[in-house]
Amino acid sequence: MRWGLWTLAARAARGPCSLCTRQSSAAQGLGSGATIFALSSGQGRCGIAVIRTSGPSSSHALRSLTAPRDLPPARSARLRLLSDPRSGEPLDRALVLWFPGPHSFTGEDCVELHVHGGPAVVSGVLQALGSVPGLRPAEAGEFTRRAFAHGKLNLTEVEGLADLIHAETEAQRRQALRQLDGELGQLCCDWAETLTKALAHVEAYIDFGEDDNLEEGVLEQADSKVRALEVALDTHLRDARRGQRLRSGAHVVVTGPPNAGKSSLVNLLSRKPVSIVSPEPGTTRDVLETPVDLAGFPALLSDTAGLRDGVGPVEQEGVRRARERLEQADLIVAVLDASDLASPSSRNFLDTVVVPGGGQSSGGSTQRLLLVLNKSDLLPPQGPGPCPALPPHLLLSCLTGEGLDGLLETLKTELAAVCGDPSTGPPLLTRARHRHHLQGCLDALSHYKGAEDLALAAEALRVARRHLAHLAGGGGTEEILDVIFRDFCVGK
Ligand SMILES: Nc1nc2c(ncn2[C@@H]2O[C@H](COP(=O)(O)OP(=O)(O)OP(=O)(O)O)[C@@H](O)[C@H]2O)c(=O)[nH]1
Ligand SMILES: [K+]
Ligand SMILES: [Mg+2]
Repeated sequence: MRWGLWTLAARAARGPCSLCTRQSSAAQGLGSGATIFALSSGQGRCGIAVIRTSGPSSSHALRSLTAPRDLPPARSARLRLLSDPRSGEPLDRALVLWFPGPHSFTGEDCVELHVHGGPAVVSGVLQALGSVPGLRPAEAGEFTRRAFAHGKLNLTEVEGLADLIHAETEAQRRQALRQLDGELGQLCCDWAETLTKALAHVEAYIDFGEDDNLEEGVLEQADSKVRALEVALDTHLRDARRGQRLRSGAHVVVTGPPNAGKSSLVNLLSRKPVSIVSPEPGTTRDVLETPVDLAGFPALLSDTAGLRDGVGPVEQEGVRRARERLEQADLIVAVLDASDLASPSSRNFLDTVVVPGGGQSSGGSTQRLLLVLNKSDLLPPQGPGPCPALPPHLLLSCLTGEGLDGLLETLKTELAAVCGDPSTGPPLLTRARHRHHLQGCLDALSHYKGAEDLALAAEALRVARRHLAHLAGGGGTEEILDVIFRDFCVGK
């Protein structure tokens, strides 16, 4: 009889995929038995406020506040009078929901109280809950941490949830939702399974050597699996950090000669008076940065000093800062006065920034550049007139708003190239942590290839698999978890 691949894989796996096997509560030290409660909807006066509990005393808490009523049917809303268990004083008429564990968000017994959103109602109900023995207020992110501990979410899903809560633009929301849906985690799982199989082949060879019982070419099969995985990991790492940019915002830097209308454009795009606008050249000196939603993408928009030489020390420092910021840009918006293209400052800017631009940043990566000819309202009807070698550009008037729609459309295309389109393609790596572990996995695979004996090769595969496990949160250290859960608010 020959050993089939299934048998081999089963031998090496010794149980289910470590990534799919999620954290147990014991592993996370949550055995305190405390039941937590918090306001889970936003603070302040509102129509409805949602208060949640999680933990073994949830049912007791619900009974205490709705006495003498029984628990409502699981996962079904009921209208109940809530009263303070100490004084019996009515607090509110509320919708209550009972989620017995493990079929709840955290995996524990949970209760949701949908109360009227007045501050006095909310604080009255929170105080009443606090008076129930075994209940204490939740810490930031504690509900999600319990969900993670009970295997309801893996770490990449937790990160997706944090990003979803913080998402400010459409593109960020899409990316976060995909991660919350577990796409990145699933990908890691598939990769880990590939490694498990490759490891099975290597270990079988170690155990049985040239034995007749062993299927032919087991080592070659392991090699080819590892090669395919290397290609996949490499492709993911070469994503130009699009997922990270989408999470934290692309750096868009507005530059141009003095008085081209850079500050006017920044104010127009951010819809607020970020920068001072004046007819005096050299108005902007410092770099002024503002986060904006640009056509659905998050961006950090920087206004900078007009580029020119031969000025006083203060403005010269502004120009130095502007050039420094330009180096860090993902996208450069180069602004020129359309009615002043022949001036020395315009020509100089075209020759030094625009024409060699779209070029290299100091990091060696390619920068994108968008040329905008502003003040189109000052042009004669026939356009800017002859201007040799003008690269592709857009016409705009910050004064009248003409050309703004076209500019936003182009910005959307450019930012989609910088940040990636979160709706299509493979899930993007959204954090430095993800890159670190994928790179670690890739490095381990290169040790596998260079290993002089099979025991070392097998160990390299185990290291590689461990990196994928860390990415999905298996065996993650407390410090990493603390950093991730710190992003959450109380009640989530
Ligand atoms: N006619 C016209 N004037 C404009 C337009 N955009 C800006 N301006 C005017 O141009 C002058 C300079 O505008 P700013 O936005 O301060 O220009 P800037 O490039 O930031 O200038 P510095 O910071 O000094 O480099 C101001 O008087 C604006 O009102 C436009 O589209 N049409
Ligand atoms: K100005
Ligand atoms: Mg300015």
